[in-house]
Amino acid sequence: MARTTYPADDPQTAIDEQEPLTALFRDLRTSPAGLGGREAARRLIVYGPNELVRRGGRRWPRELLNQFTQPLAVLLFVAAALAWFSGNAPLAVAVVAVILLNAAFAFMQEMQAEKAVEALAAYLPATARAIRDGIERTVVARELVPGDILLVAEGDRVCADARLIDGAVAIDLSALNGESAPVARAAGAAAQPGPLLEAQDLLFSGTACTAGAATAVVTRTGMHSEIGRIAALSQRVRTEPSPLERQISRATWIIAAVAVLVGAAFLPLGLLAGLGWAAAVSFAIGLIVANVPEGLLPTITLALAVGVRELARRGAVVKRLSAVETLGSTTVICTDKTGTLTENRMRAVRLWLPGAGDVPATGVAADPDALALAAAAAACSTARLPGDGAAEGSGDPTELALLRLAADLGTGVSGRERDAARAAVFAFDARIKRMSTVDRVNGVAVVHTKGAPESVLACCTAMAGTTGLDGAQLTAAMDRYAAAGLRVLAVAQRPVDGPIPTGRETAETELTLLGLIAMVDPPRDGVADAVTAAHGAGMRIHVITGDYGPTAAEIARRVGIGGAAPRIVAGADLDRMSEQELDDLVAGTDEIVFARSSPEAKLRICEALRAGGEIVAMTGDGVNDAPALRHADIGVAMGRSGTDVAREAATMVLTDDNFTTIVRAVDAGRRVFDNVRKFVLYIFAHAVPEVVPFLIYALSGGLIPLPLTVLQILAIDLGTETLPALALGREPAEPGLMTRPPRPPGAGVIDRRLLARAWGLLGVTSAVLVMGAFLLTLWQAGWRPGDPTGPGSPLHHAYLQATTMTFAGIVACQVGTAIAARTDRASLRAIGLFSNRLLIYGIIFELAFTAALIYAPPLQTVFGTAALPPQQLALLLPFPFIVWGIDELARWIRRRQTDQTPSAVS
Ligand SMILES: Nc1ncnc2c1ncn2[C@@H]1O[C@H](COP(=O)(O)OP(=O)(O)OP(=O)(O)O)[C@@H](O)[C@H]1O
Repeated sequence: MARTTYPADDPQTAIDEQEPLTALFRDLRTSPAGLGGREAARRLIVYGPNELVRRGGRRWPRELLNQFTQPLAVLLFVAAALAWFSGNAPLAVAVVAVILLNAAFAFMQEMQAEKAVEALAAYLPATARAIRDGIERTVVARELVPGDILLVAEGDRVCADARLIDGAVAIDLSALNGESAPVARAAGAAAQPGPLLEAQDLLFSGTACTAGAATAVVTRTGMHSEIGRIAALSQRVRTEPSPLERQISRATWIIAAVAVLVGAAFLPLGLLAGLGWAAAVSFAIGLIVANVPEGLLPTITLALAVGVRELARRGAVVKRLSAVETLGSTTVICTDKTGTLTENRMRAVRLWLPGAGDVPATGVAADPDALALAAAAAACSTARLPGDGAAEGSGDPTELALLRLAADLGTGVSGRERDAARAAVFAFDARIKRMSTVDRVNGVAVVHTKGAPESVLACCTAMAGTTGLDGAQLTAAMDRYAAAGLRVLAVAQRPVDGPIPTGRETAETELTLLGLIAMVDPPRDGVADAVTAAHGAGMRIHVITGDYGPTAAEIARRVGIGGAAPRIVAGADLDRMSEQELDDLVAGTDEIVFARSSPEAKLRICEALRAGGEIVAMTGDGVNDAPALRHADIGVAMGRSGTDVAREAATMVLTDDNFTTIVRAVDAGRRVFDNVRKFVLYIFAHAVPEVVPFLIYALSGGLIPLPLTVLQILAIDLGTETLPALALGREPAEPGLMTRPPRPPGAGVIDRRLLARAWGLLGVTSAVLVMGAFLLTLWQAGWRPGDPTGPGSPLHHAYLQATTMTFAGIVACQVGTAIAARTDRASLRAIGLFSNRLLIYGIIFELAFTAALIYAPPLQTVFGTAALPPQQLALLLPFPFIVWGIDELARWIRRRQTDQTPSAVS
């Protein structure tokens, strides 16, 4: 069944992955001991990197073209055509220029956003475990080559097509065939005719291992793998717009529709005011162009992308842009304990032996019971200490602690010896919370079991050196350890007389308890502060752990979760709860430690919380956590200790596995959302001073000449305004960001308060100021209502200066608006005038551009401006301060009101 789709000269085409193993090893020039490092490097050059190549790299011409078919661009095209046919060619050209500039700007922003997201891949390099130079190593997945010996275990993503040579695994093939139920694959299965995907001993790149462990030899990599063939056929998927982007796009549409309606409604008004058709049409177009918020959407996409990039730098890689905004409204964090709240660096500190009771874990090397306990615990493991056949050490930190204990007491054996003595493994099962192995000790097969004490105890019938089993004594010991925050493991064994057990049930019976091992795993630095910050930000934290309740509660208490005595709900109690009872439980204000919980419990808790309207961030690291991670609003996986499967199911991956990073990500999410509101406010605010001049002209029936030209509006919207708006997207966090409650999930970015502030306060203030400046300039020149101001009339120059005053006045007011928009509640003093450098540069650019329009003669002709003498400039000088000052006052009043509200309630 060799494939024939590749070019004949490609080295991978000759390989038939289903030939007998010996022939396959020969053809691949490899052996079960793996390739040497140098040979692998050479093959990498010959076969190329193991990655999927994206076809059709030159997408940008199409994307640029897309910008012109955007509905808003089409609307502006219609406006340009109207201007053209009504005989206003300069306006038509100007509107087309607007479209071009806008498209270029939006395109650049989108490209930058895309680049930011693509760069994230570098933060999460896919890795695989392979045997190179005879030892197990972690290899970057793109450097795997045919002939490599690959180790695959539960939770791993399979990184290349491979043939199993040892072991058995369950594989989720959904990436290739869409079916979610895992299938069994095992080494040594006989080849059967049929599709390659159904071959019993083949693994495929892009699939995931959901159980078991196996060794395989890599047969194909990169575009030669099955998924490579599929990738070559299908093109990349477009990312969905985020809720925020959808919201903004909807708002943009509504505003555009209003703009068109207003434009159309004022057409007859313009005619009534004595305008000709041509002038009335350009008047209507002016209104439309002034109101359509053209650049809003790409600016928001970029703000989200910048947020994503920043989060990645802080240790949280977010996979969807929309996650940034969801993060900001998180109300509940459900966190694991081990490795997230704690360091995940375990160390055995106490032992409990049936004869001697509690003893320290060090200095007991002469005690045969302690040695037996440590040796059994070490035998019942799959981890390897650093230097023991694997460069960095591998496996579960709990097991590493046990291996270290055995080594310290002098009973350690190498991984190779341990594995050679092994007859069977029943892997750790997070549901039953124990694992067992069958190993040959001095020629006798022995079952070794370790796990959660109550789980192991259920399989025991005796205690070493004593008769019977004193459960009460054990529980007392366990509770003492737990109260000190120690993690406890029980270890038991049984010699096997008869055949080697093939199932868990037959292995894990009639065991003899050897003792307990208590380990410390202290809370991470900074977690307690992060918990305080999360509380301050109105979030609740539940701990969902597989560990024992009192142990987890003690750790929770130390970091400040759940108060002095956190409430514990054990897995068994949770299982007995009805949906309603669980809903009621999580609806309260308590922070709960869900102990001894199963992955299913995570899903139930998540569902209950979401049903209660909470926005849930949920951590997880195992294969079984994937459903809960997908179901949560923000699934958070661990980048270091988590499985590939969990990482793929999650929305956010913590590259440092640290709880504090979640809280920092929430902080960043809130800030991005706030900043989007800031520039929306800024962009909306100018609409009023731009529309009011037209209204005054129309309503005065032409007695007052048009105070602002359409081209001047365009100069503001597209020239002076853009950089400060972008800079507002980079504002540092406002004080109080993390001391206010989470944003209600339904709350839109554009709400009534924002509109009232933009249009009502900032907009109206600006409109009053600029109209005042316009009329004063005319008045001082001797103009009285109705006097002609057209070209050739004596007042024409004064009229040009007056419109320039309107134009420059709007710019001056927008400078004030930009400063005001920097904070939503806080005073400017609280953040400092110069804390956003970009904004300062943006304002300098804005002023320089305005000066060019006013004083450069060629631009004067195009934009209908005239040079302003110093006394008129002096008139504009207070405008920014007035606009900012009024908003500052409004914010002060609001702060006072909100500060007083709680005391008024209590
Ligand atoms: N490798 C292992 N072998 C045997 N038993 C284990 C092993 N790892 C953990 N256990 C036992 O199972 C219990 C649950 O472990 P699990 O890994 O599900 O959760 P956890 O690591 O304690 O907590 P969290 O869910 O917060 O990460 C532990 O308290 C311990 O008693």
